[in-house]
Amino acid sequence: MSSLEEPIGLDKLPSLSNIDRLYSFQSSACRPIGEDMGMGNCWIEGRSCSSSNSCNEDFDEPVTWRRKRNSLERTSSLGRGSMACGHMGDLRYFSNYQSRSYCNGHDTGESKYKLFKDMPRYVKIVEVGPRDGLQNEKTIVPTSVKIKLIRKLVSAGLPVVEATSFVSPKWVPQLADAKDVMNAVKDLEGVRLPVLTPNLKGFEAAVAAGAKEVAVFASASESFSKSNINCTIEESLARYRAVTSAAKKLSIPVRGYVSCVVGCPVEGSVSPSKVAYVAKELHNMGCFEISLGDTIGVATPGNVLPMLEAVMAVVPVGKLAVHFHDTYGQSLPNILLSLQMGISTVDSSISGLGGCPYAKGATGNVATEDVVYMLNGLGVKTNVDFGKLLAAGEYINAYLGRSSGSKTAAALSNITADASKI
Ligand SMILES: CC(C)(COP(=O)([O-])OP(=O)([O-])OC[C@H]1O[C@@H](n2cnc3c(N)ncnc32)[C@H](O)[C@@H]1OP(=O)([O-])[O-])[C@@H](O)C(=O)NCCC(=O)NCCSC(=O)C[C@@](C)(O)CC(=O)[O-]
Repeated sequence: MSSLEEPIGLDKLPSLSNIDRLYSFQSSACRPIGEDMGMGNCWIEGRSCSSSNSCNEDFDEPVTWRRKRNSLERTSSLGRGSMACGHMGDLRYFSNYQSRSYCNGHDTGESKYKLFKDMPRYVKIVEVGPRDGLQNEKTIVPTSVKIKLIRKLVSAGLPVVEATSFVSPKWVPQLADAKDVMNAVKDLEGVRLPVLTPNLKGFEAAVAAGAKEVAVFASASESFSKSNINCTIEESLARYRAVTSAAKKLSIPVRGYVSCVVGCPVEGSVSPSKVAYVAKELHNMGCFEISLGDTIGVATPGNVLPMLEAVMAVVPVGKLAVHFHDTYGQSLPNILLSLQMGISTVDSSISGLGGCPYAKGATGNVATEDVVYMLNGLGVKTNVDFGKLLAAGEYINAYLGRSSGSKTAAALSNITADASKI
């Protein structure tokens, strides 16, 4: 029996579609009834899952948490499933599974305070799958599939979906249909749809196609800058000054990326001071947000920490985002550390789509499903509908004819597969 089977009572599964079943895994299953969930109320999800299904204690109140723990200990004598949110026999047990480590009888109040005191209560997820993911696909994905994927991601509640790139089609033929994609999605409401622009030519094309937000992308590594955008770091910064200045006149927000923030496929390790320099330049020229990209996925918390410290010394933490690729499986610990350091914007890619054309073996971005799962477990709000997110992943994986790069999606689909045998 897989460890995931135990807490959810598979023998009692109602016959729902895969997505319906998974939908009930969301932390919202434990939200207080008839009340919008402020994060102060659901900091640690397990705390919200009392037998009364109430959720009105705050993180800064260790005494009340102790009281709640006692009640959890009482209910735990009935077995793990009995710690659910009053929904015996359905998959809502799963949300307790996510928070079980907090409910094992130890008083974690003080350590939670120490470890999570700087953790944001809401994290903005920037979905980069349609751009960073699909730009690395060997086969060119049809425009209609890209458009449908973007629509699905938007309907899952992702606040920002990076839609495409206005780069040279000779360099990135996968996104040569940028204009058509943008035209089809530009009027979607309640979402920001930035696009990458490497120069003024790209910026003008993006604006003409209806883009209302753009992103420029510099590198902390000279070699990567040359291989990616065919110019030096300084030349790229000069181009981006031209883009930010044109964007300012049109009141178009510009996001700035720094790639290779820890390692470069050519140069090896990259010093934090170089990252800080490029981040500061992008910030100074008017980028409203700086996304720090571990382009080849070699970072660990050990080198993310000094890199972030160096950048945070020159750019306000509220303007920083992190962008991890998952080559060595380190993205989630890296993200957790970044959150603990006060960062509240995280880039991710649906089902971990992507890679890096200049780094053999580098994998895609951290999967959005895995990030949302972790944040749900921490009680950090994202406003993402987990069931719809999984459906978006299923859609693009079915098109690409492969299994999900998300461990969460894979685990949940295993549960469903096992359940179907019962
Ligand atoms: C920057 C260039 C354009 C320089 O490319 P170049 O060849 O040096 O530029 P050029 O000015 O000599 O122009 C060459 C041709 O491209 C055209 N061109 C020039 N600009 C554009 C444009 N914007 N849109 C469409 N066409 C363009 C231009 O008109 C000309 O066409 P031709 O006369 O030969 O027919 C090229 O190197 C390029 O497009 N690079 C983009 C590469 C790319 O998209 N890489 C992936 C980005 S991902 C990343 O950087 C990391 C990130 C952000 O994901 C974060 C992370 O993961 O860490």
